[in-house]
Amino acid sequence: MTDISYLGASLPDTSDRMLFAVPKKGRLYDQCLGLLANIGIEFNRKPRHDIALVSNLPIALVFLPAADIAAYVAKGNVDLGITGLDIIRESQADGDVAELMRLGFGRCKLQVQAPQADGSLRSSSDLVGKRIVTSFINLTREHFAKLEGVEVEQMSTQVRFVSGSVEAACGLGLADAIVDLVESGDTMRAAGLHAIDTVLDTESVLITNKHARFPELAKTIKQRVEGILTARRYVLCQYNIARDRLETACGIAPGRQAPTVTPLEQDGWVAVSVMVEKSRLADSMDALQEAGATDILVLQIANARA
Ligand SMILES: Nc1ncnc2c1ncn2[C@@H]1O[C@H](COP(=O)(O)OP(=O)(O)OP(=O)(O)O)[C@@H](O)[C@H]1O
Ligand SMILES: O=P(O)(O)OC[C@H]1O[C@H](OP(=O)(O)OP(=O)(O)O)[C@H](O)[C@@H]1O
Repeated sequence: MTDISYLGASLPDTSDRMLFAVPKKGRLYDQCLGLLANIGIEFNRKPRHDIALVSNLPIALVFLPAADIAAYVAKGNVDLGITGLDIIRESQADGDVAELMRLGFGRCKLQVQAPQADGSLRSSSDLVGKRIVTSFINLTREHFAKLEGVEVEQMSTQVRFVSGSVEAACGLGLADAIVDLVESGDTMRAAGLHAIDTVLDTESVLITNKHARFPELAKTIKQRVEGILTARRYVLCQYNIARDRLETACGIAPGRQAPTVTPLEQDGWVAVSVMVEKSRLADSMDALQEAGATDILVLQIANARA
């Protein structure tokens, strides 16, 4: 039986519920809450409570620091969770955790950053034997041990942990370089640092324990999330075209499975409805117009299932 009594004095009974861990604050918080709303998870979280019962599914949400979620899932204390790939790798939880799906938000890079002013530091190899400061101590050690071609215990590069404001470490004389998360690069530029290597490309991930309870419910959640991610990736494109040009048009925008084609009242013409990836939309519309399509309309998709 999972002991979650540390989460609140008057805990609700969660024994018949799947425990789903989500970040309680930070970079992933807003996107996670948006996703939960989009997949129809309804809950009422009381102030200062880190556990909330979902009213329309047998789920209890557990709000935890993103950095701890992979470990909780790995140990089976919670069944399902959302956290960063960087945290999963750093927690060395890969063996016990199954990645259900990448979620496409919280995208950033774990990078080796060195002072711009020090022209001698141009790659990770230039840092062998030097001092590195990071919050990602395991990933950093693995990175430099691999580079040195030795086991972590034998490597000469010194890796020291700090829990935050990692970018300050070089300026304060604690480190020759750092390893930290970078998205826009603004934080590192402001600290006079620049990227010399990337350790990991990361994004948020839906994870489950490999032996988790409620596998059917986890599958339902996964399907719902897939629907939302598909809807975010695609738009619905509708156009009219002469039937003898239909083949060319379908070649331009073949859709996920196949376009839906409906005859128009006008002889020899059809209406086509097709899902198009947003990233290719402008090019597809240009090409469809060139191929003779008219009345090309683009509609947002709120949700999608296979
Ligand atoms: N700049 C960023 N851009 C995109 N995603 C990020 C960024 N920084 C962090 N993340 C992602 O969000 C996760 C949580 O980071 P965040 O800084 O929000 O942690 P936190 O739980 O608020 O902890 P703390 O505030 O103590 O650092 C990271 O592990 C990473 O996956
Ligand atoms: O490349 P950027 O867009 O500037 O983002 C990078 C910053 O974001 C993260 O920290 P965050 O702001 O979440 O705060 P933290 O330092 O408290 O973890 C990370 O640790 C960097 O400091």
